[in-house]
Amino acid sequence: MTTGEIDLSPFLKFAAEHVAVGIHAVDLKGKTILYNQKMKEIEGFDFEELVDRSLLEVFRFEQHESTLLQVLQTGEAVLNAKQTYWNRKGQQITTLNDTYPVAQSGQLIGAVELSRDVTTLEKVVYQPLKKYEEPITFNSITAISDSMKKVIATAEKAATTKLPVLLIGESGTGKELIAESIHWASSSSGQLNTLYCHGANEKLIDQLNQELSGGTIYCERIDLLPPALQVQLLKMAQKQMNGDTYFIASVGEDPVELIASKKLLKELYYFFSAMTIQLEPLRNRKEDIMPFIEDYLSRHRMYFGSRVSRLDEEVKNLFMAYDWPGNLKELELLMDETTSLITTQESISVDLLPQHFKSKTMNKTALTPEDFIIRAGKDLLPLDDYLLEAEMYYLLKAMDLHGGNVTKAAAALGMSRQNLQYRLRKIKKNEAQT
Ligand SMILES: Nc1ncnc2c1ncn2[C@@H]1O[C@H](COP(=O)(O)OP(=O)(O)OP(=O)(O)O)[C@@H](O)[C@H]1O
Repeated sequence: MTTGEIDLSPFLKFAAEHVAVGIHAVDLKGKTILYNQKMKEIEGFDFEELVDRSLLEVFRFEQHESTLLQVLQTGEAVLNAKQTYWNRKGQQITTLNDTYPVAQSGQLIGAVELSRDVTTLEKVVYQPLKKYEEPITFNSITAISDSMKKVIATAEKAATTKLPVLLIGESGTGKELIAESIHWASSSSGQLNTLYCHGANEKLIDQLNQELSGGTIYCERIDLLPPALQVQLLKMAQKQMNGDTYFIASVGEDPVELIASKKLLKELYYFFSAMTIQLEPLRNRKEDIMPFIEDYLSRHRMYFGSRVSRLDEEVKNLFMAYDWPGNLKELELLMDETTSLITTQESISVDLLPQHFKSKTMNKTALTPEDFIIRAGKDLLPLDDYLLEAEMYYLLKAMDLHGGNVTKAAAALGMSRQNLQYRLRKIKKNEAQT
């Protein structure tokens, strides 16, 4: 593109790489032609994983390329679509997406998705357990499993000692709830401030440093702070410790590994780890699932006057068999989605579950997108086998996305109905042989 004498392409390229909005553009065939730095950050990809674009396409298809595909098919923009998902690094991300068709000389040539990361804002706004501004206490937390009971017992102890606490656990395991409960159970006077490290900057930490006067500060996911900001936070924490401020922090993985991979400053870890509390992922304490759902449904009856009080046996079995990578937060969001369709039902049946959950749990394809990433230490497959597996995965996903409709899936894949049917038959034959 030019304006007068100047070629604008380098400027546009620079702007696309530095803008604070994730950009993903595809051509008419759905092939990625632009995927900027911010989109990589949002979706949690590392550079090595992006070297081979065709691999990336398999992922994008799995995640939310469906909006791009939808726009390609309808030619209509989809605006302000909110999406909460767990990215490649297991971090919970909420984005607001605008997806537009792109035309040239009246002809559709592709689609572009613009993603705004609103994770932090969403965290502040979405607090389902809070009733009329009431504080969250240990009583609001579901803890039937031995491991959660231990967490609560240690957290109660921490509250009495007021020593800095480090909470360790995957996204959605309940670290923030524990931090807030510790605050209210402790003798900490003043309010609870939360520093959401995802998206924090130097100015914010500075501002916090100046405004803090006692109270508790919960630094959520210090492992997401860039190294220079970790140094700044440590200095601030050391200074404030002499005052009356109580410090709690959280990390998303084993801190020893985070230190080894240089994602966590050793000194910052030492500062917070006077007491450490590890929250198990939900897949290791499935006995907490049903009590959580009972609490959830009783809140639903109370707030919305519904009659719903249980899950059908089939739904219960699906919930107990699923791994919940987003932990209780994922379960809670699924319950929000499911119960939004409830009218007079007393029990939640499979047909009330959203399609994305059904395709993940019911028509489980043998492979997950991760299987297509080439990683150090993982044996390489012969190319033919790899391509066959990738094709099988891609075609079955296309069928899922189009609700099992061969004609629609074939159109989206740019092939004839007969060709797709032939390939699906081949997959079935292969599956039967293995
Ligand atoms: N044990 C629990 N009892 C009741 N609700 C829970 C429990 N654990 C999680 N939740 C629900 O899941 C949501 C997410 O929990 P929380 O924000 O504490 O997770 P987190 O571990 O801090 O996640 P992140 O690392 O992404 O910040 C909470 O808003 C709460 O509604």
